[in-house]
Amino acid sequence: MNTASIEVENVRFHYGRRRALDDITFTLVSGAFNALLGPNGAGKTTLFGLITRLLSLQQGDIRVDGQSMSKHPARVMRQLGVVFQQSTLDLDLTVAQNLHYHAALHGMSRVRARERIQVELERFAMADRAGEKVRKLNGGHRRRVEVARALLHEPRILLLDEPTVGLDPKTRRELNDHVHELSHEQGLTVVWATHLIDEVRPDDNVIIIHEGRILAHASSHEVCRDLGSPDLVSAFAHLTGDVEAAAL
Ligand SMILES: Nc1ncnc2c1ncn2[C@@H]1O[C@H](COP(=O)(O)OP(=O)(O)OP(=O)(O)O)[C@@H](O)[C@H]1O
Repeated sequence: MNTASIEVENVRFHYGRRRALDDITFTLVSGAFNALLGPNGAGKTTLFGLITRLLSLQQGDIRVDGQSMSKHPARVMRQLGVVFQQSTLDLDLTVAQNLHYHAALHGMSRVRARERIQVELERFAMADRAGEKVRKLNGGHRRRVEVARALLHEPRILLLDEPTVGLDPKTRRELNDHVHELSHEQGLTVVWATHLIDEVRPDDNVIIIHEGRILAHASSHEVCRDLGSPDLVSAFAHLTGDVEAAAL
């Protein structure tokens, strides 16, 4: 059974007088890959900031499995695994040390942490790198470690903000494939923010955000069908009027 995993209701957000989000409302269905697609400045990071409580809600509400973020912040946060746009790994610690630190923050016992770290590193084919300093890893491997870390406490929702920035096309594709698999095989709800249209597959749910507003929300192929567009690049350009961003 699908349950609503994240509901964003009438969320508005301003930085001073600058409006970043304008009355955003959407509901994600759990167990699916959801792409939050918009050009730079669309409001994706602001929305992430609100969902992860880095920013305080000014108006509206966000609920995770029916629990209001403002009323039950700790319960809501336990459900979330987050990969931020900028890496937050400590470069001078080993892969395992970074993960153990995170597990400790989530109150995991040492034994449990070891088990979970092993499982997640194996999933990302990184188990043999556990003893290496993060500084020695390439960008793609660092990102894999960050996703593994975000999954340690077995969240039901994985949020990733532009996770492929700075990666070469092959590594980008691999990471995107990995996370798609996670969503399909584990029933994990994924929210993948990106400005890159080729990271969205026809079956993914896509939320197109532009200048702080939602312009479309459906599966990618439905968005194309409804607009009579041959592909998401044309649909995106049609909706946003931003041909350059669509071509990225
Ligand atoms: N700290 C801030 N102070 C003022 N304005 C901001 C701040 N952060 C973001 N903005 C503005 O809010 C709007 C939304 O920005 P946001 O970073 O959420 O977009 P984005 O889609 O994540 O883009 P990017 O991928 O470039 O971060 C933009 O107009 C941006 O200039």
